[in-house]
Amino acid sequence: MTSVQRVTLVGLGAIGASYGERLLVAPGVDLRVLVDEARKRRYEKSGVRVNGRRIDFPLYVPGHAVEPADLVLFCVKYDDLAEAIEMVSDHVGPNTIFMSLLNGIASEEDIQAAFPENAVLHAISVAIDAVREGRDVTYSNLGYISFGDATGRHADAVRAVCDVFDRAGIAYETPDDILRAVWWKFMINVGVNQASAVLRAPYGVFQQSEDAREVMRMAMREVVAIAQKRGISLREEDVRRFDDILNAMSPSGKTSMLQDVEAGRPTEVEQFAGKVIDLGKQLGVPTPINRLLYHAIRAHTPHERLHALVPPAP
Ligand SMILES: NC(=O)C1=CN([C@@H]2O[C@H](COP(=O)(O)OP(=O)(O)OC[C@H]3O[C@@H](n4cnc5c(N)ncnc54)[C@H](OP(=O)(O)O)[C@@H]3O)[C@@H](O)[C@H]2O)C=CC1
Ligand SMILES: CC(C)(CO)C(=O)C(=O)O
Repeated sequence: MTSVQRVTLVGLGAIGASYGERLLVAPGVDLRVLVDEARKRRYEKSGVRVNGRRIDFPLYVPGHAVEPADLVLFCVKYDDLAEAIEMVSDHVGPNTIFMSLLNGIASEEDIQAAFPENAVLHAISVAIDAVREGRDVTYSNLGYISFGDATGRHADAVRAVCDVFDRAGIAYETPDDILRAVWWKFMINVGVNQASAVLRAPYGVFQQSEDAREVMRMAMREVVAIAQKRGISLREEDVRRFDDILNAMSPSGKTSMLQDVEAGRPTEVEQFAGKVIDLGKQLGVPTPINRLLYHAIRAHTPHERLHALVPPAP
């Protein structure tokens, strides 16, 4: 079996630092966190903390000769993925396995297009409640990673990743139908991330308020309708299945999209409502709820508001 020793992680944010902390101390793992020069300087100056403890992640910049990674883990936001893919090429060999923990349904395709010969596993992270403020990441629940091979060609890569996650103490599952799992997570993000951003609501609000949960579910149901047209077997029970996960989240925890809105960062709305609207048009599924959320979320995002207000230069 292929064994994962060298792991290159790109994106030391809420997700990356949380899982990175585990990988850093895993027996037999050589973790390399890939950053550009400017980030390296910033991170060395500020330090990176996980649950209040400073962690000295080994920072690598592109352009240095390194042994190829056995596993590349992408943990950036979707808007930064293209740059991250470009940066990582020095760390890639013919046997490098890729995994993306990004939300949405597009990242694996982008990675596979850039590295057509490599194994790209599909993955989602479920029930993690990581929050990042500056370079401080906190979580109370690391949740689990659900991953698998959608091509039927990389069973060995799946086994190798199970083994490294066992060594790192990262909980995981390998469902039979990973694409269904990815769409289930997409449905969740379209619901809770977007509703939380518009309502400015941490998980506690959704735990208490049936109205907040209904906003979330209305958006999710449009994903169910689209998934069914695409032959992905999502159903109303899948919408309800999220309740148990939601109830176990820290009440003060926040979705990644609410964190972005509060920090004034761009959001992943194009990957959530934007995708739902496009797919709805292609498949003849009405998506009024996501259309509303799309515009409401974009109205929060400073750089997009600015573009609308500042007239183009003559
Ligand atoms: N937070 C959560 O609970 C969950 C998030 N997700 C998904 O995981 C993905 C990551 O989210 P999250 O961790 O919250 O995001 P964050 O914004 O916290 O982290 C992303 C990190 O990527 C870094 N980055 C961006 N571009 C580069 C680059 N070119 N090279 C190196 N580092 C780079 C950023 O650095 P810098 O800060 O220096 O700009 C940032 O710290 C998203 O798709 C999100 O939807 C999935 C499940 C749960
Ligand atoms: C499911 C949820 C809401 C937390 O893991 C998430 O994926 C996010 O915050 O982006």
